Amino acid sequence: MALAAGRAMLMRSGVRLGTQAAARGGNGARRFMNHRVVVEPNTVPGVAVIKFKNPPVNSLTLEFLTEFVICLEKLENDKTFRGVVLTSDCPGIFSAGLDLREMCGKNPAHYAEYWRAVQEMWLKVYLSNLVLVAAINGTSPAGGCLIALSCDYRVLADNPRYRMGLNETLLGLVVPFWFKDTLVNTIGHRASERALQLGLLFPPAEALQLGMVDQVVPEDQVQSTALSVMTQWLAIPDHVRQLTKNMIRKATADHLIKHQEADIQNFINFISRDSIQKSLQVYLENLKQKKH
Ligand SMILES: CCCCCCCCCCCC/C=C/CC(=O)SCCNC(=O)CCNC(=O)[C@H](O)C(C)(C)COP(=O)(O)OP(=O)(O)OC[C@H]1O[C@@H](n2cnc3c(N)ncnc32)[C@H](O)[C@@H]1OP(=O)(O)O
Repeated sequence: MALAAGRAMLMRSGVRLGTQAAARGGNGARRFMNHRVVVEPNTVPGVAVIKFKNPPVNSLTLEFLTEFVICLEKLENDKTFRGVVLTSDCPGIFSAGLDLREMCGKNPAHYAEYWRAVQEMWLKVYLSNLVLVAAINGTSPAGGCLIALSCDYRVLADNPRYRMGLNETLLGLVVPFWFKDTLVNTIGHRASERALQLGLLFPPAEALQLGMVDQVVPEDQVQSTALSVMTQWLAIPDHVRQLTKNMIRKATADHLIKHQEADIQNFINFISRDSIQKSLQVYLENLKQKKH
């Protein structure tokens, strides 16, 4: 998505870009702040840390997706940056996935706009020229898991309360083919068959065993481990690494690009069904009631 289109989407969504601020931290480093995504240059040269900050659960609202894509584009266009660590500012939650309220009780035009934003976010992350390392410091179901799976490397906090996986079937949803492709590319066909049909959410030890994450480390070492892994990836010259990444990922991304409009139409038709709307409402209601 072009930056201009993203800005237009932000405006349509009622987000004022004027609220974005560039400040200088104690070490003189720039620190970009949006509402929902905070970008901090880190101590490792050429590396930024993106923190998701969309409380309470970092759900992927239209505004969040737009800010996230704009942040990534800015970092890609700024040649001082070669790598980004993605992590969360919300304690215990990396991301709760797609925002269910964006898919419930809205009109087809909204569903189309929302789904395009989800697609564009995935394409941006999956094909990024930057090295992306996910520092997964919390639970990451569905869309949250997709973001992590689309990075080049995943470090997960060793906390048995944190779960990770594509649980769409538990919500009465069919997993989109490109979510499925991303998982199959990571953990293989057989493991994906079981994980996707049963909507399994895995604790850290199982996620590691399946290859869904590359490392599980104590919670207070997630970000530092991600940064030290980054150093290893940045030892490879950018152009050869980027060409290699593209060679491996292009076919998967092209599959969506080729069918992007049909995928949007399928999403609208599917999500607009009364039965699907009902299951989403029940799911949201259950989330609310679990507190009482
Ligand atoms: C046959 C033809 C085929 C055609 C195919 C077409 C393709 C169609 C595809 C459709 C697929 C769409 C894909 C969807 C992928 C997704 O990402 S769906 C989202 C999945 N996410 C979840 O299931 C997570 C749900 N949330 C939780 O489990 C918990 O909230 C949590 C573990 C993340 C955190 O728990 P806790 O800390 O206890 O907080 P809560 O009290 O539960 O939540 C606080 C607050 O946030 C609200 N909330 C939580 N998650 C979401 C969310 N994803 N979206 C929106 N809102 C969310 C929750 O309701 C609470 O709100 P209130 O404070 O009560 O108002």
